[in-house]
Amino acid sequence: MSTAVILMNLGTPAEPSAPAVRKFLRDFLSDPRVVEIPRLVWLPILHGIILTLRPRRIAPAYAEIWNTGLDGEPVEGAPLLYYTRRQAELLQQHLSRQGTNVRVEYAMTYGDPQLADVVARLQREGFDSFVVFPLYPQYSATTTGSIYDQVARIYRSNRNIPNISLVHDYYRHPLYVRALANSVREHWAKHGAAEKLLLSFHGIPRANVDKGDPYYHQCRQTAEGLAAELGLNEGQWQLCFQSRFGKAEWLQPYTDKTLVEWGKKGVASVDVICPAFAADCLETIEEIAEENRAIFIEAGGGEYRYIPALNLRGDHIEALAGIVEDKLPLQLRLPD
Ligand SMILES: C=CC1=C(C)c2cc3[nH]c(cc4nc(cc5[nH]c(cc1n2)c(C)c5CCC(=O)O)C(CCC(=O)O)=C4C)c(C)c3C=C
Ligand SMILES: [Fe+2]
Ligand SMILES: [Fe+2]
Repeated sequence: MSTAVILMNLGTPAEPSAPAVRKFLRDFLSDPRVVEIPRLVWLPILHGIILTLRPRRIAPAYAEIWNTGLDGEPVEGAPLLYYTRRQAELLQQHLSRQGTNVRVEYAMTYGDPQLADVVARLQREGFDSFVVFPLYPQYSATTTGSIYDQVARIYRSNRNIPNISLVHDYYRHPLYVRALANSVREHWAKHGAAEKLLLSFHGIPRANVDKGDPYYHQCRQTAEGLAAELGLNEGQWQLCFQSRFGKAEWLQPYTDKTLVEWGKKGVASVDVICPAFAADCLETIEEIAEENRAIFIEAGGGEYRYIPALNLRGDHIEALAGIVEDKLPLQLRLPD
């Protein structure tokens, strides 16, 4: 049996132009897993308003992060794609070094490279067993669920269905929580610990959770696990949700509103970490490290420091390797 691991993340526009952003948003926001509003109501709004206005507004934000990660760090093209590709390369090296005979590749839910194309290419090369690994520590139907849909489509279009296993979530995996904790401790060692640690997760509509999406519960578990690992007491940290989209209520408390409240109260310093993002991207570099910094300071807050995503950290790659190992066919697993 030849096994390949496919790391997956959301996807990003092919270039920082309005037409490329429009194409990306069209694919992404047409997915009924992402926006659950009935198609008859949603598609006219999407094609009439959102795909007309949003690409022009968002393309300049993409242009700012293109070829540039956090603090001007050079990356090739879109940070999300760059980090995912490098994560796959580093995970390949890590697994090969420890003698685990697998190929590591990557794919994106929206845009290129597409999961179906990567699987078809690997099947032509003789791979017959796959571990699909969504880089979303917390399961949500809006993210991980879409990847499961794509795997189901691969099943439907194949006579000789490959052996595919999927990572469902890893929100409380000890190696993941430890890597987060290490990144916070290293940040504290460099800059000192701020008065508050804000744990900002990407939001989803509140109604999704009311209908049974376990995302909120898993975010809480990650946040509590990290706070416990860091020895923080209740007043020292706060769980929040960012990137609200549209008019409906999303998970609360909202990150931006919390920062305004803290600014008004005169909080002297805040560290912000985004544990739901395996890689820095538009939502962390532009929204959290820049926009929300301005929001906090304008409201009267003091120092604001963003703690980078786990990106290419060695302990992150080790965590990914540990999570993959549990999904490998038995004959490929290392003895305990
Ligand atoms: C419209 C609803 C959205 C839901 C639900 C949603 C869930 C969700 N998203 C991520 C991670 C990422 N989101 C990214 C970009 C992004 N997300 C939305 C909307 C929803 N996300 C939009 C419209 C966009 C595009 C940017 C914009 O127009 O504001 C990204 C990629 C960023 C990049 O660098 O390209 C990621 C990653 C999670 C984890 C999540 C639910 C748990
Ligand atoms: Fe999103
Ligand atoms: Fe955003």
